[in-house]
Amino acid sequence: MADSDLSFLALCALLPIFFLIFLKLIVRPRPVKVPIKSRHVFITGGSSGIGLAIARQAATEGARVTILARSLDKLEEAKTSIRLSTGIDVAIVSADVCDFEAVKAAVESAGPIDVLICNQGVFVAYELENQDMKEIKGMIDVNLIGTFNLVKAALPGMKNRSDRKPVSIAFMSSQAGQVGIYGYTAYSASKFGLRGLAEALQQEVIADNIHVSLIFPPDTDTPGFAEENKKKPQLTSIIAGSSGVMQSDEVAKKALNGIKSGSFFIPCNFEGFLLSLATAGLSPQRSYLMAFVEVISAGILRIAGLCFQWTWYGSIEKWHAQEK
Ligand SMILES: NC(=O)C1=CN([C@@H]2O[C@H](COP(=O)(O)OP(=O)(O)OC[C@H]3O[C@@H](n4cnc5c(N)ncnc54)[C@H](OP(=O)(O)O)[C@@H]3O)[C@@H](O)[C@H]2O)C=CC1
Ligand SMILES: CCCCCCCCCCCCCCCC(=O)[C@@H](N)CO
Repeated sequence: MADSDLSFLALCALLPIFFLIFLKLIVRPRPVKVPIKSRHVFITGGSSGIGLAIARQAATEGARVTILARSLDKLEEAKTSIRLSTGIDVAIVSADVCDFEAVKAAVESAGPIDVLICNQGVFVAYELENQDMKEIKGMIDVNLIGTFNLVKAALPGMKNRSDRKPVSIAFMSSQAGQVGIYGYTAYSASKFGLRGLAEALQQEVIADNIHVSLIFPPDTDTPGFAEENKKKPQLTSIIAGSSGVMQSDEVAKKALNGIKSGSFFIPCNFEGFLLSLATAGLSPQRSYLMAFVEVISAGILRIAGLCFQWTWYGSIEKWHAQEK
């Protein structure tokens, strides 16, 4: 083989290595670990579904756990169920996230928070035309404004903590917060809103060693999901079906592992991983390996995304043809 061929091959092998080194030097924020053992994890919507599963998992991993929701009965029930399955007691606090004063009092009574998980959420899938403004505002209020209330209430205490160890604020989004889905105009808007909040907030709190995460589950088998399924447009189920259904325990494990490793994006299944790569945009990325995968896969994932839209619009056309 000619010398020029050899040096060409060597260059091909070295280029990715140089690129990896370059990414390792520039990715920001820097990688971080957020331990949860013996720390205070505060989970909203912790009395049901995904929040309850996260509370149980965090308690099992040795965290001090507080759960917040409105219904005291459901909170008591959740506390008993966690005690029965783990032998551990969690603290409960009742408040409506839409009421700032109530949230502030709840956060103060719970004591300094190391990991805030804003998981409360409501979802009713309907076409915008068939959804009244009360229901639309309800979703924006609980999912988005409620989350602002939580962060506003908890941030001063988190910033003024006595130790300077890494702490975390995590937001429960949804795959419907990464791509708009038929039937989710209000819900997707509320969850896309969380992404803007998270990206901007991370820049504001990085100097305080506070690390922000966004969790993106697919459909998950929970009491809320069972309720949603009673009256969901068929097309919503068909399109969301592209990503399958997970169990809340699996989502809880992914969520906590993501929080502990300081990931900004936390996908929960393989489709979610692809979706996170495809929607990386200008999101912060701490892992140079993930940054590498994002760059390398960008073009092909755009093609995959266009194929998904092709099948979704195909289903929509077919559905309308049948309606006629
Ligand atoms: N299940 C799914 O398919 C998916 C869910 N998600 C998201 O995960 C989160 C949890 O969902 P899931 O476990 O299914 O929900 P559930 O309906 O099973 O539980 C919702 C929890 O939020 C609490 N909550 C609701 N409204 C308020 C409020 N105004 N103030 C305080 N707490 C409130 C509820 O308690 P109470 O009613 O007593 O207040 C309950 O603890 C949501 O943010 C949802 O959008 C994301 C992707 C998929
Ligand atoms: C380029 C690669 C693309 C990869 C596949 C994309 C699949 C997208 C499916 C979106 C599913 C949305 C589920 C919402 C769940 C939810 O939040 C409701 N159950 C309400 O709670």
